[in-house]
Amino acid sequence: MGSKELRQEKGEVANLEIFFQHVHGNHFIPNTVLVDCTADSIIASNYEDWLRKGIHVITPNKKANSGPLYEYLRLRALQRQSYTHYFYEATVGAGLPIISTLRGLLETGDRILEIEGIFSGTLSYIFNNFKDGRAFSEVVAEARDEGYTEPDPRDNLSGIDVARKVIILARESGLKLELSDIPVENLVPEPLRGSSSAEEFMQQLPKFDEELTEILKDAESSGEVLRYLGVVDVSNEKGVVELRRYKKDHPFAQLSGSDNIIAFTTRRYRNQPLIVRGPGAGAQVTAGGKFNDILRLASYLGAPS
Ligand SMILES: NC(=O)C1=CN([C@@H]2O[C@H](COP(=O)(O)OP(=O)(O)OC[C@H]3O[C@@H](n4cnc5c(N)ncnc54)[C@H](OP(=O)(O)O)[C@@H]3O)[C@@H](O)[C@H]2O)C=CC1
Ligand SMILES: N[C@@H](CC=O)C(=O)O
Repeated sequence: MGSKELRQEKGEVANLEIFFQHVHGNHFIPNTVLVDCTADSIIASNYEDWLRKGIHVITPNKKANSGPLYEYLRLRALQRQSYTHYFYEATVGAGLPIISTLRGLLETGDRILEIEGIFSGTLSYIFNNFKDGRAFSEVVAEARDEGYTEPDPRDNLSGIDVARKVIILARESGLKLELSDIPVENLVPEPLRGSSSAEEFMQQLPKFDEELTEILKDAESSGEVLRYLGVVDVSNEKGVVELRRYKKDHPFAQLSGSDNIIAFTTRRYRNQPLIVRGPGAGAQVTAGGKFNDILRLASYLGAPS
C-alpha cells in the first residue's frame, strides 16, 4: 500500500494536544523530543510549554527565534532553567553549520563584527539562474518545484525569510533587535502582495517579469550580477536585507544552485572572513541538519561517543 492510500485508510486528523499527550504520557521513555518541521507560529508558541515539561525541542522553523524579542528571551531563559535542550541549526542555512560556527566563535572568546551573506537558498537559486533571457517567474516556479521555497514563495521574495535569519543570527550574537528593526527590500510586485493564495500569486507573477528583467539588464550592462543579501552589522547593532550588485569575480557572484554563502568577520577573522558555503535549501540537506541536531541531543543525553 502506498503512503497516500495508507494515509487515507488509517490517517487521523492532526491534534496537537493528543500528540503531545502521546509523547509526554509515555513514562517508559526517559527522554523525549519534539521535532517541529512546520513553518507554523502557533506550533512554535508551544515550545515553552514543552520545554517546561521536560521535552526537548528541535526545529528548522524560524518563527520562535525571530518572533517578538521578549518572547524569545523568555523562551531562552526558560530553556536554561528547565535543563532541556533547544536546537535549531537548520533555521539558518538548512544543513550548513552556521549557528554552531557562530556559537563556537563566541564561546571561545571571539568578537563578531559582521555577518554578511546570501542566506536564502531560494533567492540564491533564482538569481543564479535568472539569466540568458529567462523569465523571472519561470525561475521562481522552478525554485518552488525543487522544494527550496517556503510554503508560500512570497515569504522568500518579500525578504521576510532572510530577515528572520538575520534576526536569528543577530540575537545569537547578543543584539536585542526586533524583526521590524531590519529594513527589507521586498521583491514581491506591489499589486501581488495581497494575493489570496500562493497559487494565485504564482499565476499572476508572469505579468511582472519585465520589471525584474530591466533591473537585471542594467546590472549586466555594467558586468555585474544581482545577489540578495542579508547583513548583521554587529558592531553598529543593526541589520539590512537588500538586493545588491556584484562584479563577476566577487565570491558572492560565484555561487550555483541553491548555495548559501555566509562570511563571518570577527576580531580573529578580521582580514580574511571565515566563510561557510554550500547548498542552503532542499529536503535532503534540511533533513540532514535536523538529524544532526537529534544526534547532538543524544550525545548531550549520554549516548556513547
Ligand atoms: N525547505 C527547505 O529547504 C528548508 C526549510 N526550512 C524550514 O523547515 C520548515 C518546513 O519547510 P518545508 O518542509 O519546506 O515546508 P512544507 O510546506 O514542505 O512542509 C510543511 C509541513 O508541515 C505541515 N504542517 C503545517 N502546519 C501544520 C500544523 N499546524 N500541524 C501539523 N502539520 C503542519 C504541512 O502539512 P500539510 O501539507 O498537510 O499542510 C507540511 O507537511 C519551515 O519552517 C522552513 O522554514 C528550513 C531550512 C530549509
Ligand atoms: N526557504 C528557505 C529555506 C528554509 O530556510 C530558503 O529558501 O533558504
